[in-house]
Amino acid sequence: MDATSAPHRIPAEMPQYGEANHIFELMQSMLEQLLIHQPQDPIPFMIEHLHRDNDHVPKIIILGPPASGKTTIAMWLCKHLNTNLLTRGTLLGKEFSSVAEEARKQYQRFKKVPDSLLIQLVQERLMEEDCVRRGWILDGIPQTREQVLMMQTLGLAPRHVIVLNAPDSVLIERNLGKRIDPVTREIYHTTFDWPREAEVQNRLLEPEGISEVETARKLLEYHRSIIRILPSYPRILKAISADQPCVDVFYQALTYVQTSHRSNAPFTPRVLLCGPMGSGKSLQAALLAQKYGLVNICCGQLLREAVEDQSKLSELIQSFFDKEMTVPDDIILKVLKGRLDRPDCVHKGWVLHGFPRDLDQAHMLASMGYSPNRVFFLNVPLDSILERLTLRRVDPVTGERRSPGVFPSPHF
Ligand SMILES: Nc1nc2c(ncn2[C@H]2C[C@H](O)[C@@H](COP(=O)(O)OP(=O)(O)OP(=O)(O)O)O2)c(=O)[nH]1
Ligand SMILES: Nc1ncnc2c1ncn2[C@@H]1O[C@H](COP(=O)(O)OP(=O)(O)O)[C@@H](O)[C@H]1O
Repeated sequence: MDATSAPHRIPAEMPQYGEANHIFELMQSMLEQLLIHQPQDPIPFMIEHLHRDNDHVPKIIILGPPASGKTTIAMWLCKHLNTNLLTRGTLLGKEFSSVAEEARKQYQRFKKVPDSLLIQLVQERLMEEDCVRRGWILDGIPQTREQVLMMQTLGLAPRHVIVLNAPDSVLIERNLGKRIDPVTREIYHTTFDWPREAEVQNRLLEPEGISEVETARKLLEYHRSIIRILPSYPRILKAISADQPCVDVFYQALTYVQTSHRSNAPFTPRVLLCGPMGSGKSLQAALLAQKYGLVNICCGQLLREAVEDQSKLSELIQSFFDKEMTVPDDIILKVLKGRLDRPDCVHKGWVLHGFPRDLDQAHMLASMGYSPNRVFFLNVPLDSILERLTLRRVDPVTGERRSPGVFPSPHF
């Protein structure tokens, strides 16, 4: 077969390099920004985007009905993640901004800020250095589908959206106890979250718009709009019940925003199964290989095949077998490298078991550039292992291992 028709051998380290350095995600994010902003000259835009490297900063939206705890949770998340909190109040109160000044005028005259003006304020704020560098949390924005569409058009995309929910009756009751510290702008509650310091207690103010009627009106407005907003965030949305202690809501929200979403990047599984003899490595490896189309590599089997194949190393390996000595690590690695570099392992991925058996071997495997992206340790009590190994039987023809009562091997 001439070289042009031979299968293209992608070096094993290439997909691993891409995975380790998130190349796919980097390119995907840059392409998204290019298509959204369509810069006159893409080259400096891409260079600036890559230098900015803010693909991993928090970009969070917290939505929910009044008194669900949006501001409380947003403030706690901001402190914990050291990021920026954006609320309607902070956006409208922005100084040295003609957009904010216009928005304040509109609010004073009509008690409402036009969607376009509010989203323009958001865009202006998100482009500031601190939001670019440390990310942001939007509290209660967007409030309408029109605002969502405007944000999407401007490329203002969150990475995580949290929607708090609780029964209206709970929220109406809860809002009555809301209090604000005029100095720190911290939110408190007369029953659920009362400050310890007397000085703070004495200066707390009852905010406007927390009466039963007012809260009921806002709830009606919220229920009307939220059902048109949520479909815009299908894969990055997490609903959390706000009818539980603040701290529980906070930790569920924190756990969610600290998880990264499943990447669209091509993924080649490189699975390592570790565990004592009889823990089921071979059986699980066969099941994984069958389910995910992986190459099943049992180190012991590989060495036996190397002997049968009359390879260069076969006599050397056979000599260790004959003396019932362990084969030296460097010989095992040579055999392993030859197998892991084959196109089927590079393209389909592999599940390896029986090696490494100790830290030195693990370091040697990594130093050769074979880093697994999933490692499982099969932990089985000693008595179960003894029972399995004593009952284990091996098929002399197929080499399959079976124990009475264990489901048929995946080959049937
Ligand atoms: N009850 C039970 N038996 C299992 C399970 N997995 C494997 N076995 C049985 C099948 C085998 O006869 C015996 C040992 O399984 P394996 O040969 O897959 O274990 P492993 O490859 O870890 O042993 P090795 O280190 O190669 O000697 O235990 C399991 O999940 N439950
Ligand atoms: N999970 C919760 N349990 C009890 N009280 C809460 C909870 N979350 C918030 N609160 C209290 O409810 C009131 C409204 O909270 P806030 O964060 O202002 O809600 P939102 O910003 O959604 O209107 C505050 O007094 C706050 O202390």
